[in-house]
Amino acid sequence: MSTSEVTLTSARYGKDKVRLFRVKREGSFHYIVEYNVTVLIEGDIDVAYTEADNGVVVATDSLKNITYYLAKVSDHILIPERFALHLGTHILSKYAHIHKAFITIEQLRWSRITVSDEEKPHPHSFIRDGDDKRIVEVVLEKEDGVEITGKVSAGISDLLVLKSTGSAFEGFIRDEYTTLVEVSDRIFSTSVDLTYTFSPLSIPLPRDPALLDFNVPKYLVFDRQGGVVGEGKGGVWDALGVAERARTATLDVFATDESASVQATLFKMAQRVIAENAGVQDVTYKLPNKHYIPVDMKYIGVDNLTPSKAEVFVPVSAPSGLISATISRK
Ligand SMILES: O=c1[nH]c(=O)c2[nH]c(=O)[nH]c2[nH]1
Repeated sequence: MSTSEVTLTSARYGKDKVRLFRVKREGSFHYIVEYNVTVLIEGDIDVAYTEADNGVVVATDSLKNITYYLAKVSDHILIPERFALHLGTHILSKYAHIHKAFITIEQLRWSRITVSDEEKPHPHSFIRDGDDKRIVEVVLEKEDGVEITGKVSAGISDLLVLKSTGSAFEGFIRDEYTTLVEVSDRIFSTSVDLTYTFSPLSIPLPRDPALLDFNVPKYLVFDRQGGVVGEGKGGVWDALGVAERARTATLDVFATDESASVQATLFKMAQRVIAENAGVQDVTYKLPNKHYIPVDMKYIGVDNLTPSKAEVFVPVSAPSGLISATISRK
């Protein structure tokens, strides 16, 4: 096939899995973050593909270097939503022919250790106290050379939870395909995947990339951790507050809901995330239903199937149910 018979319909490239650890010292009190960053770009780059013209290519190695440079100099490094916005706006202001930036940050957990005979969390020692990650996705598009529109979503992945009662599944369709028995009490386990989307934002294009600023609204008042106090709470500039409330809401609802189904519990979680965060437009949960099947011991005369007598289960790794939904603010 000759090249005249094909056309390049989309092109995007960059660096994936940029591993980055940052310590920020305030005297002897340290803050740390560990991120896996993906930085991808789009723009007037077609000739790199179609003409083998590297004159338009910002090397993926350079994108990695920019990520580390901003990790060193940015005031926003401790908050992944803001760091992603800073990284993306920096790239779009630096390279005229690059029009879009896609920044994804996976943040690994590091929580402060509380030493047993001290009351306060330790100033510089941390523990990986969970496999769940905070996921941030920022898409930035340069409009007319003076403004950038930003879409920010964030959430959680791999938050593994289980409850040993408070979950039923009854009243579902019974037909020739049905073998599942109705249960008033079962084990409910899932690995929470949550994504919430903030209202779109508009950022003036930084005229000088060296200024290293991207217009955090001046009226906002931040607490020590970077959470917003007062006006702006629950919006994108309050990303840490939103993240904390979303995780707490997810765990609270999971633990306390008398679950009629994964679907019904999912909806309650999403409702609470939207109710508690004014700047969140929609919430998507993907919840695998990790089945735990009571072992049938009838053959040795032992009842392990009656829900109140079911004590030994087989955790089934596959298949699992997969329940998802997006709930939006009206
Ligand atoms: O909460 C549940 N929702 C379902 O749709 C379903 N289907 C199923 O087999 N078990 C369950 N559990």
